[in-house]
Amino acid sequence: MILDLDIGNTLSKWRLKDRRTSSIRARGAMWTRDEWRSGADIPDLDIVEVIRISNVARQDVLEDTVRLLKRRVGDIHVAHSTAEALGIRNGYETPERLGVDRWLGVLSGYQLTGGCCTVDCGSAITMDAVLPNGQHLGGYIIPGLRLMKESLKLGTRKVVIDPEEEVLHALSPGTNTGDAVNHGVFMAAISAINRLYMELCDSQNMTLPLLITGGDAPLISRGLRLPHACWPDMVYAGLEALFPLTVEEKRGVLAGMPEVMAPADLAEMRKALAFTRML
Ligand SMILES: Nc1ncnc2c1ncn2[C@@H]1O[C@H](COP(=O)(O)OP(=O)(O)O)[C@@H](O)[C@H]1O
Ligand SMILES: CC(C)(COP(=O)(O)O)[C@@H](O)C(=O)NCCC(=O)O
Ligand SMILES: [K+]
Repeated sequence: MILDLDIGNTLSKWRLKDRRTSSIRARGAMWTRDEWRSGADIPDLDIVEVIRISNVARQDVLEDTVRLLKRRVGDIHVAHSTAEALGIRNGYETPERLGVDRWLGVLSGYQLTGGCCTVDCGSAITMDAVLPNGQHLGGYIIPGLRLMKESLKLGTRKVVIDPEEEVLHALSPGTNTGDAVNHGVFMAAISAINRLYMELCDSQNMTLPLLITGGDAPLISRGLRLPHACWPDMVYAGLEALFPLTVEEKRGVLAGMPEVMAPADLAEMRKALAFTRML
């Protein structure tokens, strides 16, 4: 079995993949905001032959994790952001500073589309772009939905809401504190994604397919009118592209690849962009 780990700043996700059949056998997530309970909730390592890791949490978390896992599994691959990989050139001034989850999403997104815009809705909402010629442009980082709510809790006396509370993130004006925050935060995320995506396509004179991933992607996707595809396993797919182990992965078939939607028409988008620029 292959154990894939996606260690984020809020949740650490894991996935068990059958090395022979490429099928996903189990998956799980555990809370890592406070501390990483190394080994907690991880499946039985006796059936694991190889591990692939994406880590954006603290370096010592990674070192603890690898030390713990190495006792039981010899073959461990840790992904790092590099200047170049799989024909893609990292657009960061210091390539290794790019979050490895962002880098992996760019690698798998490019393999699927040949050039795209990737959005990862996690602790932070990140957006990256990679052109058909393989050049990663860099991207944007804004606080994720939960962090935006928690920042209000931190900075105000009375805007204290439970970020766990699952509410309909509508666009109507909120008539209580909870709705006012949830609708506002939701709108901020959607507006930022729309505007940044349109500016990117306008500046590059092409409409790039839009791929969304991350724990809050289902919520964000419901508010996005732009043609886009959700790919929950996009970061894992970057691990598969970087460290192909199964027959399918070696053929470039990545787990859970979505149907790529035809992107919006550039002329239409430019009209909408002209209007938003007037706001
Ligand atoms: N099982 C879960 N428990 C708690 N929050 C979840 C869960 N699944 C998705 N979420 C939502 O997804 C967010 C975390 O998304 P994720 O992409 O895993 O973040 P990161 O990779 O930054 O740790 C949480 O803030 C929450 O809003
Ligand atoms: C921006 C991030 C925190 C997002 O991580 P996540 O929301 O998945 O926890 C992560 O990509 C990161 O640590 N990046 C390093 C800084 C950068 O990408 O510029
Ligand atoms: K993430």
